[in-house]
Amino acid sequence: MFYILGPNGAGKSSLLKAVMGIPGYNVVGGRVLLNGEDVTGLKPCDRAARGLALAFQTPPRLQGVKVGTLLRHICRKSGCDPHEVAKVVEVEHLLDREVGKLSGGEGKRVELATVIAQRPKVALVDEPDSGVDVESLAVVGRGLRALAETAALLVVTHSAHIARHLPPTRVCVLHGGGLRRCGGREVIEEVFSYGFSKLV
Ligand SMILES: Nc1ncnc2c1ncn2[C@@H]1O[C@H](COP(=O)(O)OP(=O)(O)OP(=O)(O)O)[C@@H](O)[C@H]1O
Repeated sequence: MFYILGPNGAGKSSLLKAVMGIPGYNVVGGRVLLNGEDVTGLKPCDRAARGLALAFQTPPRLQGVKVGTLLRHICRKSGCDPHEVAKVVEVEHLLDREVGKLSGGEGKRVELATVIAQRPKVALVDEPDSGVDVESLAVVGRGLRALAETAALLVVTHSAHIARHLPPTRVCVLHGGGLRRCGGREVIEEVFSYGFSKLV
């Protein structure tokens, strides 16, 4: 469970998109290694086939696609049960709803469900706590804990509210173009006490 904390605009989402290989977010230095394999030149679908998945900060607002259809489609490939996945993040009541018409918080839970459904080896999770109410945050935390049983998690966040439900094992601050001030969860307390700029 690796957290990257950083202020708005630090490049947290860009980092995850570059790791996932999203077009427009090219790696200009370094490499992306997945279980020792260099995947830097691979398309997102090829990275996904190797077990990498990304939960976007702002989930794609798919128009005309129902949540249940989306989960069934992903589960056909991965061999999961869409209803079981929906249960984990409590979105069973949304299965007949259109993805593009969900509220922000509902969309975050469904986005997490799509990542759980992929059964990834490594899950990149972008701001799981943003726009999520306190009760939904507990649900998101349970979903992430379930995911963490079988996958390595890299979570980026500027607030770290999710740490109440999902304690990190390692935390680094992304600031000024690099990873700084790495440690355990005490780094989160330091960020809350001193802010990002004074810390690095
Ligand atoms: N596709 C893009 N093209 C050009 N600039 C971009 C693009 N995506 C992001 N940026 C810029 O890169 C910087 C980092 O953005 P990014 O979304 O990675 O930050 P972040 O750390 O996730 O911030 P936040 O906490 O506000 O979500 C910002 O200044 C942003 O405007």
